[in-house]
Amino acid sequence: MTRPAKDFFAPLAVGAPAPPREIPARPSRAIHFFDPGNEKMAAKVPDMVGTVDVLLGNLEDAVKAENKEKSRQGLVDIGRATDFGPTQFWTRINSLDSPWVLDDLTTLVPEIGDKLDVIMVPKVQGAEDIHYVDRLLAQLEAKAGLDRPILVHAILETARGVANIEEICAASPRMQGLSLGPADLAADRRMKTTRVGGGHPGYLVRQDPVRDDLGVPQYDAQRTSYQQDLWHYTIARMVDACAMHGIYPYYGPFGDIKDTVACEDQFRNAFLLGCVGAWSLHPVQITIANKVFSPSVEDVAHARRVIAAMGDGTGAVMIDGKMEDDASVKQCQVMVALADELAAIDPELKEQYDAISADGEVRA
Ligand SMILES: CC(C)(COP(=O)(O)OP(=O)(O)OC[C@H]1O[C@@H](n2cnc3c(N)ncnc32)[C@H](O)[C@@H]1OP(=O)(O)O)[C@@H](O)C(=O)NCCC(=O)NCCSC(=O)C[C@H](O)C(=O)O
Ligand SMILES: [Mg+2]
Repeated sequence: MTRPAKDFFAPLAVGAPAPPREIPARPSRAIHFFDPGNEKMAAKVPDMVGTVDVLLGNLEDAVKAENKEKSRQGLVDIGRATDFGPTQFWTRINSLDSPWVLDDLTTLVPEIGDKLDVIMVPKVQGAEDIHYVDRLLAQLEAKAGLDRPILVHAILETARGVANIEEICAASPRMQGLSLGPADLAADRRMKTTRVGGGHPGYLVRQDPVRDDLGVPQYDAQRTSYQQDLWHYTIARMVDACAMHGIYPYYGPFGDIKDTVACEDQFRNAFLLGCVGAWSLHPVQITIANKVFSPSVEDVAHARRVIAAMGDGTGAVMIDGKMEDDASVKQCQVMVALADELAAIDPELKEQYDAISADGEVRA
């Protein structure tokens, strides 16, 4: 049963900050994961501020059980000591059925709740998980005297979570977005890949066999095959559910750190489908995400050109032999809006986009 409309934006605890009416479109091309209990990684965090859109202190998988408390305390120390400037500060808490999550929340909100922008919740199964976190956060925020609500991000990593995707997005006004958790999801679905995200050489379509002069198929002759994207279906579902609810979809992790080429391809597929960012597990992946999730100068120039040519946005025009109309103007507006958001936080991109005139000419 969903909350009635009149109650949806009411705080869930006396004294808690009012939930947001809209989720701000803050750039989040890379959500960079680090283990706050790992001294080497933690030491790098201050210098990463401003170079990445989101710094996420991870407390869940990839942190050994015996280090959970150390990582939690490390996150508190980093949160207190760091001025995050334009960079968002997120955490991924332990899963709701784990022995650590209650301490995660009851420690982090009072200690660094004023610094935390978003709490990522793993293995979300349905609206009931978000309702639990929502109420608990409201109680803790009220107790801590916070004046701004912490947002919630759900990872889709179970078949049940994917089946309940719309109710998860709609469960709370705090919902900021969704990420794909391909490794846990593959296990839960009993998929037969052991990779952390990315494609698989066995998941492909093959060209039809050529036929000889008599029309007999030559099954043994050379045929081209095309590897397919194992994650297309889930990402597409995420994009629709998020767009419907005014929140943001993200591709998750790409575990083959050395394969920067395939990582870029996977990220770009997600960008083209509508995702706003991806996780970065290693510093090298920040560069990839920043590149892929920023529209190219050519795309922005084309978009500005179409918008200028379309005047009031109605009717149809021909540009470079292609028809542009009301619908393609809207696509171009999406591109330009993203470019403007990124230019506001990224001086290098600003310079590149500023070199494009309002009618799409790129100045040398
Ligand atoms: C993947 C890693 C274990 C690789 O670490 P390492 O072997 O140390 O890499 P390098 O030698 O190349 O490191 C070079 C230096 O960079 C530092 N480093 C490495 N990674 C990071 C980082 N994420 N943030 C900051 N700094 C980083 C190293 O310390 C080296 O420093 P130095 O020696 O001083 O030069 C490692 O990158 C890593 O653990 N990454 C994070 C992994 C993680 O968070 N995994 C969880 C998310 S994915 C997931 O959970 C699956 C998902 O839920 C699903 O279900 O799909
Ligand atoms: Mg996972």
